[in-house]
Amino acid sequence: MIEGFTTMGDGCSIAWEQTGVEGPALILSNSLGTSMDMWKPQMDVLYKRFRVIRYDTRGHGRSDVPAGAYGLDRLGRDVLELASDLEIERFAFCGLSLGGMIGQWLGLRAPERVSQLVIANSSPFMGPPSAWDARIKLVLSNGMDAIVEGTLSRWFTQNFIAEAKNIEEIRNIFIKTDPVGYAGCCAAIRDMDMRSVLKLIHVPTLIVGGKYDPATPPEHTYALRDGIAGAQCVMLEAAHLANIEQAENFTKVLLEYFK
Ligand SMILES: O=C(O)CCC(=O)CC(=O)O
Repeated sequence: MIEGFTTMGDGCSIAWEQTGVEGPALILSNSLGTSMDMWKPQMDVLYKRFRVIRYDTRGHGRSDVPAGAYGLDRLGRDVLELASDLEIERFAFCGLSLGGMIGQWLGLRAPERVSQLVIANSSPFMGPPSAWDARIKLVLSNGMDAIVEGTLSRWFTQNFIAEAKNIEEIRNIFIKTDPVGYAGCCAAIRDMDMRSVLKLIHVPTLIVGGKYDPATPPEHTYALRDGIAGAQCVMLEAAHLANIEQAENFTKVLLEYFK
């Protein structure tokens, strides 16, 4: 495993880790309020098949936290600049929720760089903008603690919360996220609307949804499936963080798709 930081064109430092240097490149992109650590359940399997690069989206983990609103365009360019810095011309990409929105941007804006896309628990539009403004205001004034319980109840089903051993670890990742970085990414989601341009994505794509996901519910999954020509779709028995709640099945789905 090697890890490092890459400075983006605007000066923002992005933290990354590369595991399993043989094989085709696969970039993993985290959801809002998590970090590259969210992919832990997949790593043991994926690194045997791929050169896996996971990174902390700006504002998260060990990446820099620029002040102000971020945009999907900047978040997408972070992936391209990171890949170029690691001398990766073409890569497979898997992103969950916000990561999946970045995946949509890559499919639209940089199809020549992306061999296959997996868009998990995501959405082409997560309105209304006023809800994001309220969330930004709350987190900037009261911190991550103010929203952690509500967030966990969207991320996982009650059964999973009652039984899982890694809830505290995940809660800690969320609590440690800088509210400024969280708010910056909330603004990127607030301002994103890919509904009318999904049809312009021609990269081979798999959409993964969570049957019990209240954040990006099945109808959002189906909107992505129906909007992206030829997209395949799998629905898992999970809430929002399906790669954690249904870790084994999620990994299996990835391996099957990337075969
Ligand atoms: O998880 C994301 O990347 C964005 C969607 C979201 O806000 C999930 C949540 O409800 O916390």
